Amino acid sequence: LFSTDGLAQYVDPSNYGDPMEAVRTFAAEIEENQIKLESTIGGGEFAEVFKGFYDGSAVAVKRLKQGSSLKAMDDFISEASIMGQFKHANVIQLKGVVTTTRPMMIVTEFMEGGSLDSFLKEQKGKLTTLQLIGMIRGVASGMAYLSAINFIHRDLAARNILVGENMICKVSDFGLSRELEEDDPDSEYQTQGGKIPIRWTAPEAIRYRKFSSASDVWSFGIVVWETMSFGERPYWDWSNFQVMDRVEGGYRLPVPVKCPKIVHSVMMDCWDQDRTQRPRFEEILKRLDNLIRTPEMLHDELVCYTSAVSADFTKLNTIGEWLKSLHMEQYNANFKTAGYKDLTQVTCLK
Ligand SMILES: Cc1ccc(-c2c(C)sc(NC(=O)CCCC(=O)O)c2C(N)=O)cc1C
Repeated sequence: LFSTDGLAQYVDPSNYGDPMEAVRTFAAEIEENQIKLESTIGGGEFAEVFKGFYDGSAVAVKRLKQGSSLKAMDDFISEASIMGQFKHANVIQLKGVVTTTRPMMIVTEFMEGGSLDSFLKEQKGKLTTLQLIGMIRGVASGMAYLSAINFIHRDLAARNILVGENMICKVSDFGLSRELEEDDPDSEYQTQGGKIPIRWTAPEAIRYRKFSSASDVWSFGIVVWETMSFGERPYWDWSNFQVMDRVEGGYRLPVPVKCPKIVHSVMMDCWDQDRTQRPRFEEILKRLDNLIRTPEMLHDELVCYTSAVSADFTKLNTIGEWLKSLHMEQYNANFKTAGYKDLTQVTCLK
């Protein structure tokens, strides 16, 4: 199945009936004795995660706990069947699986920085705005690829992004084996059994389970806010009900401290109540690339500068003329490349 741009479309492993056939199709089988486990790096109810070595490079190994239920086994290998279909610099790369011997294992590239939310908390205040936007841009690029092959993530959050060398960010945590525990404050039990991380999920997905790449864009907006806030919890200590109620009522997260307003405007576009009005990941990627190419746009001095410089508006008709009078025509050029209005056409309010 190939789309117009030649990318192999994502195939849901459940189409294969037998999960073992799916994983044999999408993942290379590795002999257990070729994997050297070095240290534990995490774990949940169903699996433990280790740092290890395989084929001469550092890897991460997720090992299914012995005695897991058949469903836990199916969910475990479905994650590998999903991950094995992806190939992109900003999506975690599967190396292979151990399924013919027990315990079963999933082997991926090692991401030394760990999850983005904990990385940001550790780095609080130590990263520049440009570095933060570079990380967000990586997530947008990975999501543009996943949405292009029609994969809907459903749980995009900073905790499910991994940080590698040079702070490269990669989308992770696929499949049904979500470690959203009963006691996990982010999981809200939904009638049809699925668990939904309320504060990251678009209103239409909460209300009637309408998940789409547009609901992934909403979640991406929350990830941008988490990143610019160095890992702050979205909506702080509000209850899930308060979040749903206030967001439905139009409330949106505010500009994080020291976050340029132009970055908050990207978040606000991702949180449009109407999912058809939200930007696609391709457009978000272009807007972030424009910001990275013109870092001066990240300084909000355009606002503080105007308060410092008085101009006689009565003689000026458009913002373009005003910028010219301040020898700041470059801003107009930058705004146009960033996909905003040509300010020479925007008249001044008298
Ligand atoms: C299939 C899969 C998905 C994700 C991972 C994974 C985690 C859940 S956490 C982590 N890396 C770290 O936490 C780095 C820790 C650094 C340290 O403490 O030394 C990874 C990962 N891929 O690196 C693993 C697998 C197998």
